[in-house]
Amino acid sequence: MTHDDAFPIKNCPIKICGLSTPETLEAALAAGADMIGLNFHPKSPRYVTPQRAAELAAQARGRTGIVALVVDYAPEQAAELARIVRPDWMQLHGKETPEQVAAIRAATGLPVMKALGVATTADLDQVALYHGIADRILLDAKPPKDATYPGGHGRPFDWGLLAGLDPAFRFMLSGGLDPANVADAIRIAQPAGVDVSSGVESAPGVKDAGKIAEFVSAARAAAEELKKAGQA
Ligand SMILES: O=C(O)c1ccccc1NCC(=O)[C@H](O)[C@H](O)COP(=O)(O)O
Repeated sequence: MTHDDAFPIKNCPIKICGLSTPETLEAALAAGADMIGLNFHPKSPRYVTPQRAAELAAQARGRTGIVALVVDYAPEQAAELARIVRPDWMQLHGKETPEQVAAIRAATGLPVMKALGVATTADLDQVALYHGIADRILLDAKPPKDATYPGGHGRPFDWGLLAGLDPAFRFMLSGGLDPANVADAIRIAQPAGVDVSSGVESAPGVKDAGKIAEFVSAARAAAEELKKAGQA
């Protein structure tokens, strides 16, 4: 059974990324998040060890989709992590080529979400390269020049750029989303899902249960509105 068979909901799945405590994970589950992300990048303030992640995954299993976020892992490394944590998805947030995405997909036996950074229209050319190779594309803002890790910086990009993207290329959207702007983001970009990290935190790496609930509620309402208007 694929993730989408198990959680066939929503026209616009909502992912809360970078959860690292049982309490905030429970808040995301209670809010109705469709996917939760566990972050394995050692420089991230949201980093969790594989052992800690396995405990969080056990808490979430069967209640939401579990996503393991890695940066430039080798296929064997990804397979070992997947064996310990048993996620439903791998999220690749580094400079993985289409060939590397395919190799990680084969080594783990899991669907793969590939993150691509967007700052200009030219960046959207990458999407075609991963189409049919990655199971989902996540369009994220590019990190600041001096950043020490490649995602989770709470910076949006210009969603208007996405009007130029071939509609055949469905994507999830992230980068600087928060409870106040996610409805506009959904209306403008019409994504096949939204992903948030910093926008539901009180400090880097510290998730806020109230903000998580507000984000899920605002995103859900906007997606429903769009669906009713026949645009989704
Ligand atoms: O969040 C991190 O610390 C992180 C570190 C390394 C690679 C990716 C990372 N986050 C990726 C995500 O999935 C975030 O949800 C996405 O970049 C959006 O983040 P934010 O702008 O903070 O909502």
